[in-house]
Amino acid sequence: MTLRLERPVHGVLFDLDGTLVDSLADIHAAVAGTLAALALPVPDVAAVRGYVGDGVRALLDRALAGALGHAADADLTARATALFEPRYGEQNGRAARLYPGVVAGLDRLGALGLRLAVVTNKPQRFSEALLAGLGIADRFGAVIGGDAAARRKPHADPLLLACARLDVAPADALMVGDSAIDAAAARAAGMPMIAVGYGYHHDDPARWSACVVDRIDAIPDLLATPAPRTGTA
Ligand SMILES: O=C(O)COP(=O)(O)O
Ligand SMILES: [Mg+2]
Repeated sequence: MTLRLERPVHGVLFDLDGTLVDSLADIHAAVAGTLAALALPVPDVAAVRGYVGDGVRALLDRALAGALGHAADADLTARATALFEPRYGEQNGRAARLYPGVVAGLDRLGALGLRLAVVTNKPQRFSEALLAGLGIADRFGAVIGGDAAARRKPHADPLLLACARLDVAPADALMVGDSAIDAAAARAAGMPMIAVGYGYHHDDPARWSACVVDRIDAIPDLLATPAPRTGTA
């Protein structure tokens, strides 16, 4: 996999759901509980996997549309949001697990002196609680949730905010994520992107990222390897 770096990397920004943490079972449980409370058909895990990535509002819009066969009105969306929040607060972290290689990868990146952040569309309080519960909150110099910046991914705002908190120039940072939303945000922020081959993306990550890894602990070696020289010596 090729990673063309024009400058040394000083900061690494990680997406959360589908990249560091397999959180789908908890998200599914909260969505299922929400739809059941509304007396609507409950989606299976595969359906909810396709709804994740654009934050809670989009998650519920998609789940309601899936159950109704058409878009929900504002009143139903508001009721679903009010039902979802406490359910996810309770469920968050119960079944969630770090993907293999995450702790080793974060350790090695930290040992290289890189500053690390999480940039996620999951709301701030749920993100902080999840990272704390998994015992990795202290690895990150910044956690930027989906409600922390003016606009969420795919906009550049949360990535730029993370860089400001880490005191790293965006051009010296790198985004790691599992979706085309992360890739678009990285592009908008002017930074390179590494995709993970697992996660909740809906297509082949090679379509939107030039570099795909199977584990987070493969990343330190990519950063240490100088890009191949082109042209004649
Ligand atoms: O909660 C979401 O919608 C997705 O979260 P992510 O940005 O960490 O993938
Ligand atoms: Mg993700």
